[in-house]
Amino acid sequence: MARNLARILGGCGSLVPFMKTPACPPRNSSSIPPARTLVQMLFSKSRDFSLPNSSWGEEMMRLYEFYNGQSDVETEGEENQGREWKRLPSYNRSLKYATGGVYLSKIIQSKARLFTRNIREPGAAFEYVLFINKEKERCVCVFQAGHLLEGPPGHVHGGAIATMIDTVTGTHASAISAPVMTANLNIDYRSPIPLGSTVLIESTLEKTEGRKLYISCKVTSTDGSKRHTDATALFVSISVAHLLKG
Ligand SMILES: CCCCCCCCCC(=O)SCCNC(=O)CCNC(=O)[C@H](O)C(C)(C)COP(=O)(O)OP(=O)(O)OC[C@H]1O[C@@H](n2cnc3c(N)ncnc32)[C@H](O)[C@@H]1OP(=O)(O)O
Repeated sequence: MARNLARILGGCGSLVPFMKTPACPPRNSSSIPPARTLVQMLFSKSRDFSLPNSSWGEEMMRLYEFYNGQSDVETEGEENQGREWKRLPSYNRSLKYATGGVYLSKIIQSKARLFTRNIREPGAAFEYVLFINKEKERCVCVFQAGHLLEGPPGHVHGGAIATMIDTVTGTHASAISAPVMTANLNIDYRSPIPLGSTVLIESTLEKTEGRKLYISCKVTSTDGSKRHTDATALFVSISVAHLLKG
């Protein structure tokens, strides 16, 4: 481990051919982070964005507590309690959590961050938490849409809705068969989503055929009375080599 860290911190020259953006800043005094920042970067626990923050409204909190109350808590080395649902933690760089990924994520596109988790102001954009029920082949996401996601005045941008549908169905497909990529996404926008509101995004695995996973998805008001969006998605399982081909 120490040798790997030393390579990452000290020997960046040898890694340059594999990088699309530089992992190491140029060596001048103003760009070298202070020792405390380096220690924080290497050893601090990453933020789990699926946990509540002060921006979450009453409805977001109520639904989080509802599903979390029926969920297993992930505890290292301990068996789960056999509950139906499981909350899926969410970080701003999933590569870090793949085997060996913590080093790879410093080397490959080190500045890259997950699209939905890269806005610092809590509540400004995508606030969401995902729960999976593997037995029922379902995922449910509680999503609160922030003010930076405006499309039509006062309502959520269609691209932001597509992003959330891709994220929920993609996370669902990844939980079944990682790694995957979206091959096809079809969306019917049925009624606009008010900015600032909380909605439910539910996905269901319809079928698998070889490397293909077919998933359907709907976005509704939290009481289920209003259908905002319907979608279907096709994911294809890929090899890690496919990602490196670019
Ligand atoms: C844990 C963190 C989770 C975070 C969630 C975020 C999720 C975000 C997911 C994404 O947004 S991924 C980014 C958007 N997607 C892409 O950029 C994918 C670009 N396309 C590709 O890389 C390739 O076309 C793809 C991997 C989808 C398929 O290429 P392959 O060479 O691996 O497969 P191939 O072309 O041999 O097709 C395999 C099967 O899928 C079928 N297929 C492929 N593309 C299709 C398509 N577009 N429509 C229908 N079927 C399709 C294809 O016909 C074939 O069917 P059969 O096995 O029955 O012969």
